[in-house]
Amino acid sequence: MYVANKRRSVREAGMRDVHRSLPQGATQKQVAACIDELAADPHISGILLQLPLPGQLDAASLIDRIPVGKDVDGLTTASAGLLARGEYGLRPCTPSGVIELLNSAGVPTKGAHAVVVGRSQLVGRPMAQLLLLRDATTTLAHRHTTDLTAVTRTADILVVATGICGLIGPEHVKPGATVIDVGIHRTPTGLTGDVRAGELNSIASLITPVPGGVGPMTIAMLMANTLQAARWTHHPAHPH
Ligand SMILES: Nc1nc(=O)c2c([nH]1)NC[C@@H]1CN(c3ccc(C(=O)N[C@@H](CCC(=O)O)C(=O)O)cc3)C=[N+]21
Repeated sequence: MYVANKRRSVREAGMRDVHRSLPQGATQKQVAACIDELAADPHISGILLQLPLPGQLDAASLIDRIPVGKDVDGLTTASAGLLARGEYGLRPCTPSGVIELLNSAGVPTKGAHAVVVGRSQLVGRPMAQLLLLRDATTTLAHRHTTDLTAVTRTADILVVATGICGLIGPEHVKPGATVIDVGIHRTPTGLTGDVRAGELNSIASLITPVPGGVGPMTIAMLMANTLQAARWTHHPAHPH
């Protein structure tokens, strides 16, 4: 479903969509060969390897076959290094979408206390790096955090990316805080996030809905990254 959403957005944006679907039992070599072919193709501006992968495959080494200039998911070691250094590069889509949401809602990050819950390569870690670049005092909490509630209660900006349905409730939120829900869960009553948003109405000042919040922004930022990568492909002498 996510892949279908991304492909539709690519076509709506007037870009060409190349989808390579490999069998569930594909080997590391087969996936590597597929990525290498797209990497060498001058007509391909951006490559993303949809996650998660089946257990026989090592995602990190496959992702690192994507050339940094085509890394529209911002997940290669090279892109992560540029982000960690605060240097120019393609950023992971979900975290950059969260920054875009904060900007468009006029939520100041400079000097604010931002707490990110969850330390995944895809969201939590790059999210903390981006908030740091936006001059937030940034705390990265995770499954071993002692007294998570005490930590999250100090957040002006609370970004939740744990994959645990409904983990965050009113007891975790400081009055007036901005809450960003990165979780997405399919339940019998519909889609819901890591945050019990319905219980936060009188506490949080702003909160992103699920669906209709971070998910669509992720795809929007994928389009932005792909456009940026295409500019580099066509003007390799001017990477910045
Ligand atoms: N290499 C890689 N990069 C990713 O960015 C990546 C990935 N792998 N694997 C899976 C996750 C998940 N993800 C979403 C994208 C769009 C929606 C989205 O469009 N959500 C809508 C619709 C949801 C619905 O209708 O079910 C919404 O929240 O309103 C959600 C989740 C990207 N991911």
